[in-house]
Amino acid sequence: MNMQDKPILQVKNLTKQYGPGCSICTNAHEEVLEKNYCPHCRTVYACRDISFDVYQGEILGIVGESGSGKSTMMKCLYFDETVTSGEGYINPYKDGMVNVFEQSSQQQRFIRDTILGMVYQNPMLGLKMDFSSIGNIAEKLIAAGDRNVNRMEARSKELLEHVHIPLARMKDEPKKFSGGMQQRVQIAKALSNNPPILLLDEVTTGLDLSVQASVLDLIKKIQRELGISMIVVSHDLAVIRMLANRTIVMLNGTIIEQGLTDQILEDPQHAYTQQLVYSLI
Ligand SMILES: Nc1ncnc2c1ncn2[C@@H]1O[C@H](COP(=O)(O)OP(=O)(O)OP(=O)(O)O)[C@@H](O)[C@H]1O
Repeated sequence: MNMQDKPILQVKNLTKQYGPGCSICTNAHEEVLEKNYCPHCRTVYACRDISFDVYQGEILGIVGESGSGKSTMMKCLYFDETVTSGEGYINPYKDGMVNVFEQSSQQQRFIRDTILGMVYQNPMLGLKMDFSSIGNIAEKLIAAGDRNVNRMEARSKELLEHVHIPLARMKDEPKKFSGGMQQRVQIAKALSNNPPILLLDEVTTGLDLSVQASVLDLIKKIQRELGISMIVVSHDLAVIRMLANRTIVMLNGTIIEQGLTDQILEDPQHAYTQQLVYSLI
């Protein structure tokens, strides 16, 4: 990573609220909100003024407790949700000169299909459980514009091997796989169009510790070999410590601390971050 370079992704003041807001909460968040919630109009401020950069080849970790807004932020980046306000610039798309959140849904689909990969905590969101594993990967290749069956098959096999799914099982549907294998197929699918940016949302949560370790190893290997930029979201600082070069700490929809992961682990500034770090010991 070279911080002198232009970031591959820039997010500026991303805000996502569920509800219209009222005259009381709109201008006085800190005084009014209970965590991220306005008791007067019931608006939820899931993400407020989130700004960060991601550089070529780095893993940015996002850590925070349940409800802090991590998943909402990832959904906004993958256009699963529409932002309330904010800007996003992706360097490989129109030289990072246009706000991707203001693009048409067709353009956003193009960005999803060609520039981004997403791995969800719940494999049912990322995979069609009744398609074969190879068919799941082909689906993403077709979305990215490939029509050549032989090439798609070769690429799908290569990807499945890369994530250590035995080719003898490539025709099996993910519903027949263990949780760890389902995540591996999701990762293969997300990588199929060679995305420069991969988004990973709680991808090891709920897996046995040994399976979790092998999926984390796979993610590190992919990052090392392919040099992809990644955003990794987890409620578990141990996961972030293992993967991320830099870390953002979120609480109640806002960023409370960010910096090099080592720095945050050695010298956490915010009381909530201190609590997270001490819980690792
Ligand atoms: N569709 C929705 N309508 C209303 N509120 C929502 C909606 N989706 C999320 N929220 C709220 O937004 C806030 C942030 O949720 P989000 O799922 O992003 O948090 P999180 O940090 O990812 O936690 P978790 O890991 O438990 O999902 C929460 O208060 C949640 O209740």
